Formats: sequence, structure tokens, C-alpha cells
Amino acid sequence: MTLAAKISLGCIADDYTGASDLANTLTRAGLRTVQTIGVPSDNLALPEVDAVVVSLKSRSIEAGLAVSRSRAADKWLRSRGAGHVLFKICSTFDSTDAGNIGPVMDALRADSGEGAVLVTPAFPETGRTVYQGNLFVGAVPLNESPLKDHPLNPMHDSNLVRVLARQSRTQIGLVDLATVTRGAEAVRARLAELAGKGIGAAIIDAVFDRDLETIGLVAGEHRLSVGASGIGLGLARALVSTGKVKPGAASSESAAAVGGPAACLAGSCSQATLQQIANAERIMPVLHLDQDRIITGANEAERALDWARPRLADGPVLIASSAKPEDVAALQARHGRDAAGHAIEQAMADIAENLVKTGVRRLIVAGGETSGAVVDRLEIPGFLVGAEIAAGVPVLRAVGAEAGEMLLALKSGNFGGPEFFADALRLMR
Ligand SMILES: Nc1ncnc2c1ncn2[C@@H]1O[C@H](COP(=O)(O)OP(=O)(O)O)[C@@H](O)[C@H]1O
Ligand SMILES: O=C(O)[C@@H](O)C(=O)COP(=O)(O)O
Repeated sequence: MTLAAKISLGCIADDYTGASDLANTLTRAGLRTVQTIGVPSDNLALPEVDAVVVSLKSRSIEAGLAVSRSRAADKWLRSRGAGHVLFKICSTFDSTDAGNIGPVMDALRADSGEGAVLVTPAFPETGRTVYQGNLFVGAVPLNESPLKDHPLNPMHDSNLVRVLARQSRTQIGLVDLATVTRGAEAVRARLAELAGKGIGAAIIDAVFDRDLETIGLVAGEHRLSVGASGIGLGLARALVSTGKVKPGAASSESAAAVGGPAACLAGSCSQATLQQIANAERIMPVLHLDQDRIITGANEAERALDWARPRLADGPVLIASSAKPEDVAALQARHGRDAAGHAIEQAMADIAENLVKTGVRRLIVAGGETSGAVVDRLEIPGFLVGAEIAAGVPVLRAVGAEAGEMLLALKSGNFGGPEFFADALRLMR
């Protein structure tokens, strides 16, 4: 990898859509950013950048594995000069009581020698705000939002001090909004007070971008922070406002058209994605996969490919496994949660691999785990960030992919407007 100068900000994302969301935020804030898939190999040619987002697929794997992969990424980022590393988690704090946010944070904190780590999933642009340590998704607390029905990590507690305490070995404190509103000095003092009591991490409230700017200033003086794109925004703005990074333009290379057939794959079962699929039915052929056939090993991926191939010459197609919460619950009761999720992800990867062999060069994937499975199968080592399709979702240009020139959009299940697929296709030429 050709990184001549040292990087100013290192990031480790626990899934691939989350990584592209963060890379998008950093780029818009003026940081030249690349997204890599895992720790990049030395021979991957990348431009000179201010920030690197290493994407892991570590959100829903066994905690020990998530820790070791995150530590390896942290070591690589620090060896490239990153003084601060942001561990990027989901803005809806997706995790279970077994991890992985707490265990990874504990390990990175120990490695960096950090006192008390600031933690916030706030991302106001997408409606995620934190008040008194409670996460709100739009107008409702996390546990009343659609995240209560997530197929892999249903969220039933909106109090993040409690949620993180159940996952972490350290005590968790709170830096409340009143303190944030008083400014950086007040946050520094509160953090020092918590660290003095041996409290190793604190959920910090944020409702507006200006709160994240205050948080970014303080966090950037430390070695480690944990959060979603909002804290990324704060860190990036602090790097620019303190003159540590000169704001640069996004690479013009990332805007060139690739042409060729386009396809969409949806494995997210979020409310937003279900609506986007329903709207896509009006503008392109849509195939709904039979999930039982996938899990029992019947050749459902082959059936999907036979359906897609003759249609691709006429325009984009969409293949979806997505289902409503009651259907997801019924499928999981029949086959088990992890087995169902894994089998569907692998079927999506099979479909993506064969679509690319058929000539597809523009691929839109809805769902974080789904995107991880697809990008891994396509063996794409990294991405440059292009135009913004929706808040948190950029057009990505593959770097070093075996298939050559490719554009992808990796959409978090919850993100994007009702016409997301049309919006993405318009920008991916
Ligand atoms: N119909 C379905 N029933 C059960 N699980 C499903 C179904 N469709 C997809 N899944 C699984 O649900 C999970 C969705 O997670 P993900 O792709 O990360 O979406 P999101 O971005 O909404 O979190 C994946 O593991 C996927 O394989
Ligand atoms: O922070 C966010 O909400 C996203 O960047 C994110 O992590 C998305 O995860 P998925 O919903 O699993 O795609």
C-alpha cells in the first residue's frame, strides 16, 4: 500500500456498510479517505489519504475473534501513524449482551493505555440522538424502534450505560448533555473525574452536530473513541479546524462511469429496506427468494440466477430475501437464528459472484452482514468514496478487484429514502 505520509485518523468498522457510512462522513468533512476490507496487504495501491477505515465483519461473530481482528487492525493503523483510532459501531448500537462492542473496546483501551473512552452512537443526520445515556431512533427510544425486531441482534434496552456495562469489564459512566453544552473544557473535566474514579468508558450525550464537534475536539486529544458516524464527523471537523488536516476534495477518479448491467441484492429485513423493495417493484423486476429452500440446500441461488440472466440486458433487477418480522421469527423458529442468517448471506454471496461473472459491474447491496458476505466473496480489497446517494450511503469504486472496474453501494438496512434503489442507480453510471 502506498501511503507516503502518516494518516491522521485511523478507524476500525465492525461491518462494511458502517465503514462506507463513516468513509462517506469523513470525505464530506474534507478528509481524503479510503475504505479497506480487512487490514490491507502491502501491495494494494491506494492514494495518499488522511484517514483509513478498515472494515471488519466483526459485529455478530464470536467476541474473541472480534477482539483479535480489531487488535490487528488497530496495530496496523497505529503503525501507519494514526494517533487516534475510532472504533466504528452501529448508530443503533447493534450488539448482544455477549458483545462485541464492550470486549473490543476493553481490548483496544488496554492496548492504547487510554483512561476513560468516550462512546456515542449519536448520528443526528439519520435521527440517532443520545440523551441521558438513552438512544433515540427518530422520535422513539431504541427499544421501541424497528431495531427491537432485528434478525441477529434485537435491541431491547435503550439505556446505553446499562447495555455497555453488561458487555464490558470496566464500569461505564455518563457525560450528560448539560456538560457537553458547556463546551470542551467541561467535557475534559468530567472525563478526568470519571477516569480518576477508575471508570473506563463513558456514554456521552449528543443531539446536534455542534455537540459532536465539542466531543470530536476532546476525543481527538485521546488515543481511542467508540461511536458511529457522528463522532467521526466531530473528529474530522476537529482535525480541520485545528489545522492538522487541510480539507481536500474527494478523488475525481471515484466519479468515472463503468457502464454494464446493474443488479440489486437485499438481505436486510429492516422496515426501511422493506419499503424500498416495495417501491422498486414499480421500476424493475424483483425476485423474492424462498428462504426455506435456501436453508435446506435446494438450489435457490441457481434459480435466482436463471431468473436474472435474461433480464439484465433490459435493465437492473432486484433479488431479495427480506421478510417481515413475523416471517423472520417463524423462519428462525424452524431453522435457528444463526443458521438462517448465515445460509441466506452465503446464498446472496453465491448470487453476487455469479452475477459479476455474467458481467454485472454495478451492484447495490442492502444490509450490513449481507454486504460483508458479498464483498468478501468478490474479494474486493478496498474502495474509494464517490457521490452521496443518501445520508450514510456513498457510491463506492472498487480498488484492486479481480473483476476490474466496479461500482458498489453498500446500504445499511435502516438507511436511505423510500426510492433508494432508483436514487442509487441514478448516481451509479
Ligand atoms: N427472510 C429472512 N429471515 C431470516 N433472516 C434473514 C432473512 N433475510 C435475511 N436474513 C438475515 O438477516 C440478517 C440481516 O442483517 P443485515 O444484512 O446486517 O441487515 P441490516 O443492515 O438491516 O442489519 C442477515 O444475516 C441475513 O442473512
Ligand atoms: O451507523 C450506522 O447506523 C451504520 O453505519 C451501520 O453500522 C449500519 O449497519 P447495518 O444496519 O447492519 O447495515
